[in-house]
Amino acid sequence: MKAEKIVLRKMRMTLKSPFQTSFGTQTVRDFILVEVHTRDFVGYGECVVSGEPLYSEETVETAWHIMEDFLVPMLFEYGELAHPDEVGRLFAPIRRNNMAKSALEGAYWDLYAKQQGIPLARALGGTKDRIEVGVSLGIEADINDLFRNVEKYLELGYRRMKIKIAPGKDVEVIRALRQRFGGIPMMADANSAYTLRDVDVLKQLDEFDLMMIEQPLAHDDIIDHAKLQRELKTPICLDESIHSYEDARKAIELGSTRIINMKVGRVGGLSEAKRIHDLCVEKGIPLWCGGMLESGIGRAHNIAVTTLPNFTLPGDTAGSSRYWQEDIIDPEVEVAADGTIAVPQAPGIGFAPVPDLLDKYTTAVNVMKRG
Ligand SMILES: O=C(O)CCC(=O)C1=CC=C[C@@H](O)[C@@H]1C(=O)O
Ligand SMILES: [Mg+2]
Repeated sequence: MKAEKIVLRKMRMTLKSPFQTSFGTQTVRDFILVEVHTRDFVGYGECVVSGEPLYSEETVETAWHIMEDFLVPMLFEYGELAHPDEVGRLFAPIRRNNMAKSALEGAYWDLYAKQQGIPLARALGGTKDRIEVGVSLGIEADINDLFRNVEKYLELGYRRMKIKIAPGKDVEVIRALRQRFGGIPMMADANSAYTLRDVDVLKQLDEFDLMMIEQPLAHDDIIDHAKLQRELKTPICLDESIHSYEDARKAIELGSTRIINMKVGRVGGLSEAKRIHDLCVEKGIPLWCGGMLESGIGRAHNIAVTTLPNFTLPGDTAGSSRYWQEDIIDPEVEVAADGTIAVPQAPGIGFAPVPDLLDKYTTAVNVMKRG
């Protein structure tokens, strides 16, 4: 695979409804799409940054700079790649900036699968032809709106409900949901809104038989999560704390996490995600695929990675209509009535961007050519 042209697109898509978490409310998604053009194929990747550095340190502007000024020139200079695993090794001297790295590496995985004439899922070693999915539901001012959202997605067949919590919007919200919906598969995501001083509040959540509590403590911690896990019955699931295979190895060794939310962009790409997957098989740590409110391109990559065997819990890969009036891909991602998504059998990511819609939501383009 030798890139002749790499296209960076700043994208802005408006969410159907605001998405509130413990660290803010999103109404639009600002992100980046990348296209890697070789002589025969085009590979697509999504950079899952936001406009503001609230989930991680990366933003549209930092990723644009790192790709434009470092990663793309490195790819042009390197020339012919035989396998996408080489991309991560090439980018290794660049510190962090995982979402920027992941977008370009994901495009090379798409290219590789297209070149082999196989679905990306198979190229990754995936073993499933359908994946089970859940949905992530934001914080609502009026709990009746949250009830309506849970009802809606239960009726649509989604396999588990992820409920955003924050101090003051936690125990009573989960209690009310249990009273109304009984023992449905349910988890909570705190997005680092608590500290060890809140251990008594978090212990109260133990009575509700949640599947897990996601990232209760600081985004860059594994020590305090290990202390907290010793106090809780409910499994802790780490998201923001896990940026690499090494982070996962240390967190598992310390007992900081019993489940991992895998986000391909957060860990720097599909090759690293596969390494973490294999570590979790060895350590008996189940995985599920998180989301970053992706467009259909990022959603396609998430579907493929979820076909790896140790993704045993429903993830956040909802259908395109969860967030978008219209997605930029054809066909859109659909969730069947049984809460599953069919894994595309076409070569590559299995979804094609719609040119007119790409242009409609593009706010800036940089076409970079070799030479
Ligand atoms: O539906 C999705 O894409 C998942 C949305 C979601 O829960 C999150 C997206 C991005 C950051 C966080 O707010 C949160 C998460 O922590 O998983
Ligand atoms: Mg999370």
